[in-house]
Amino acid sequence: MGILLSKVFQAVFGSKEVRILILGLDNAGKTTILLRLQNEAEEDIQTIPTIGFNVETLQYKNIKFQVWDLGGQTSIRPYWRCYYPNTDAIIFVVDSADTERLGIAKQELAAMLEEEELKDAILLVFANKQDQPGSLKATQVSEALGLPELRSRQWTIQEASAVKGKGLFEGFDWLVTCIKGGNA
Ligand SMILES: Nc1nc2c(ncn2[C@@H]2O[C@H](COP(=O)(O)OP(=O)(O)OP(=O)(O)O)[C@@H](O)[C@H]2O)c(=O)[nH]1
Ligand SMILES: [Mg+2]
Repeated sequence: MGILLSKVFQAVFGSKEVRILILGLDNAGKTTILLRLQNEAEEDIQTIPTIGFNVETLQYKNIKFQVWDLGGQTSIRPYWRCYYPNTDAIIFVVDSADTERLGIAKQELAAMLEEEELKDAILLVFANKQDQPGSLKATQVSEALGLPELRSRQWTIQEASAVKGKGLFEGFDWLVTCIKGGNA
């Protein structure tokens, strides 16, 4: 990158915090992902169901991410919308072994993506719990969520295992590429 371009880049992104929401059904692994991003070590991560939210600031590849992890229980989902304004990216987490609830996950995702406040947000889906026997692969989760039918949305899906620390930074690399490309 030339000096001028990098100055422009810094001016636009240097001090900007990228606002990310981690959403998905209860038990999908959202909080585990947030904690694993902070702590790459192999040690076990213990979570309890999130009532409300957790928020953390992470620095990755010179970009500051403000990451909001919201509770996914049915009774809490109506409050997700309170966090939508100014969101740059949504990370939607799916338990790839919870095949029975993929239909509900699809509905929740579709409803969210219809929201005007999220129309410019890019979408990273984590097909989480790949370590679980019987978990669906990314292409299967993608079909079940109807991702190929999405229009006017930059999206990708990434297989992950939050407990094993697999796939998470690959997902963030995609976010960084989109953000540096000026799409978020
Ligand atoms: N096997 C396996 N278990 C996981 C994985 N990620 C999370 N879990 C487990 O799934 C359970 C729920 O994880 P959480 O991170 O608390 O789920 P959540 O999406 O934050 O749930 P809510 O806060 O209720 O919305 C915990 O027992 C985690 O240890 C994974 O990749 N593989
Ligand atoms: Mg949680």
